[in-house]
Amino acid sequence: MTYDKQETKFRLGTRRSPLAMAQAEEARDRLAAAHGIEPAHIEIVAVTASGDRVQDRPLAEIGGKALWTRELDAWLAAGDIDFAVHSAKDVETIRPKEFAIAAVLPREDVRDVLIGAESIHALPQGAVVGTSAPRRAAQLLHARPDCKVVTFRGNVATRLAKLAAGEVDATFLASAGLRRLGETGTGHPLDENEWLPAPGQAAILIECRAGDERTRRFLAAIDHAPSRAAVAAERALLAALGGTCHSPIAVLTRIQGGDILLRGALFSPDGAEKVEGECLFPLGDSEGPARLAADLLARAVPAIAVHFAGSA
Ligand SMILES: NCc1[nH]cc(CCC(=O)O)c1CC(=O)O
Repeated sequence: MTYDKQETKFRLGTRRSPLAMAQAEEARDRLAAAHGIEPAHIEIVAVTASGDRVQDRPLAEIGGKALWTRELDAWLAAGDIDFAVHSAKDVETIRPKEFAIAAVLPREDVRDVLIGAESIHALPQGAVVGTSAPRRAAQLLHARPDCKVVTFRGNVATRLAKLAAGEVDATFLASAGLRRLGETGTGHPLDENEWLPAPGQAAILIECRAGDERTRRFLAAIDHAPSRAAVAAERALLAALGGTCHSPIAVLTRIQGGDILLRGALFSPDGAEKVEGECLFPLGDSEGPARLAADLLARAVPAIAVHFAGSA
């Protein structure tokens, strides 16, 4: 052991939503098990993030993914917490240099779940579907141009309540979020080969200060290498594309032995245009995602390319 089991406490920072709390507890329990310490040794410190305060407008309009991490970033930089536990999907591609991704937990089910219909094709003609994710909106309209997309935010429980109240005919949630909240029976999972997930979906990412060797060693014990490789590839693809939370991008990663198969699809926001491609490269080849990005951008029509700064 590289730290004093009895004396040293770690402070874990998280958002306060029920899903974020469930993820924080999972990280804490994995750390306690890996190090043979009491869970109480890791103190959970919860914050209401800016992204949770504004519920009536799409995240892309009010400041993007940074609103999920702003408060925790400040606490981490100031040393008020030792590490922060995030949904990988919610963490900006470009992060402050003083932070490092110290661990990625074993990835959950990457699929989206459709709630309100059995499949995309089973949605009634002209169905009203609630989502604020550009990827879900564009992917839906690509398959079903007759549907109407309306802005839909809030945590998992809020969205389910809005659906139950009849505000929309259907909505999407990540299977991973539902499972982590113990809601396994809700909705219909969509085949991940036909309906691609978001970069980082279903993965939990833990950041600490890059120079904090003690915490880095502590967190390394629960790092899951295949999940880390997949998340790194997806984040690298997004970075090479110059994508933001405005960019309709979907991605699916498979680790096959020593190789990564990375599939990506870019859309125009109205779903009319789509470009898709894949790239197979050895684990550790950091150029693979950039090759796929270049291929996609080379084939993207302007209505797609305009949403990706990497095209410049
Ligand atoms: N943008 C919100 C968000 N961030 C992570 C998840 C779910 C869990 C995950 O994908 O890891 C969700 C909710 C959703 O998309 O249903």
